[in-house]
Amino acid sequence: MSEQANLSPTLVLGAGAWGTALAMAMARNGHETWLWGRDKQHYLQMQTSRENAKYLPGIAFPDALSVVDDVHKAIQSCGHVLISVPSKAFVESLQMIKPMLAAKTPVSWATKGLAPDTGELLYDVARSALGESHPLAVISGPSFAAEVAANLPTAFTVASEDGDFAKQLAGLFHSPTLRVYTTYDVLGVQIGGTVKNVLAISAGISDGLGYGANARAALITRGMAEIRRLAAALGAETETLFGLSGIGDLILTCTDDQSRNRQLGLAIGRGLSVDDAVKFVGKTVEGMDAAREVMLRARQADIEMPIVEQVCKILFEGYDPRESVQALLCREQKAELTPPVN
Ligand SMILES: NC(=O)C1=CN([C@@H]2O[C@H](COP(=O)(O)OP(=O)(O)OC[C@H]3O[C@@H](n4cnc5c(N)ncnc54)[C@H](OP(=O)(O)O)[C@@H]3O)[C@@H](O)[C@H]2O)C=CC1
Ligand SMILES: O=C(CO)COP(=O)(O)O
Repeated sequence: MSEQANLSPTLVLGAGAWGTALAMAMARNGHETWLWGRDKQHYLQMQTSRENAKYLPGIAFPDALSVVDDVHKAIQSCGHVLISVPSKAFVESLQMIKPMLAAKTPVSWATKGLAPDTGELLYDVARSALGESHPLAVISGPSFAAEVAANLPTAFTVASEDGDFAKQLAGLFHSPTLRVYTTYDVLGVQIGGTVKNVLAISAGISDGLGYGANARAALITRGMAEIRRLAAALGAETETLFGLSGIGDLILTCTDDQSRNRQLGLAIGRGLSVDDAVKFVGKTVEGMDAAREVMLRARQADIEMPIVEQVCKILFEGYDPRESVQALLCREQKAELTPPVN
């Protein structure tokens, strides 16, 4: 992609919390931004009140943000598409844009997770669905939608194999309150953003059970070791996992109750069944699907991810959370670091 390519206007597909917050951030910088959601009633509400009362009530849309109804026309005439739907709707979104997308129009997404069932990385899914001509990028990092919408200081990462596109996309968001870093390591960024959701469920369970700060810190640290193992096995850069999209997002979602993944864990730890906890949270919880898919990728790569494994047992096999914590504690004694062999 040339440095001069025009990304404007950006069409954001998915008028949930994160799609809306990202659209607001771009529009606040004066970039023409179109926001589309699948629900007609929701469209009418946003169009009339100039806010997203369903997901981010009370925060007015900037002037440069328009809510669009005719998504087909918008896909044909935009300069860039940003997908912000849950991972289970990602393939559907690609299929929707593909027939109307002009050649070479860049596509990015803010979805965190893997492809349902196969556990494929979304970058690979997008590449094979859209072909080679569209620059692709992933947006990830420690960033709660409500805080970005409220213009509170935030930093996140844009990853693309196309350095010019990464720079341009980061530039759409960059502002005195939003610091956006770029990287080429699309693999590492996707792995960090996916696995941290499963680990946030585990931290929530531990806190919900009343285990203390020590247990939470142990889960975060040993969880990080699991992310690193998977990332190394799949060929990501270790450095990425120590950045915003790795440790940054892991700390955010394991420690703050705004995280829906952590909320799910808290509800389970406090005694709700998994089904009741899902209903209680009532929002998108990516870690539910990711747990299964991450486990699949770990088995394929022949690596151990004991915390993710216990989360799967609790979510899908009816294991008692206390027994799962016990199982983690009762693993054989291990070295955190072994001396180098001369
Ligand atoms: N919220 C956050 O703070 C952050 C979220 N993310 C990631 O962003 C992604 C989206 O999350 P978020 O915005 O929070 O989720 P929300 O639940 O707030 O919104 C999801 C949006 O996707 C729409 N949607 C669901 N299924 C489809 C579909 N099949 N076709 C079109 N639209 C669909 C929903 O429409 P409807 O309203 O009609 O159901 C809704 O507008 C997730 O992967 C999440 O992990 C990443 C960073 C921060
Ligand atoms: O990814 C997020 C912040 O970076 C949002 O986390 P939750 O999906 O757990 O709410």
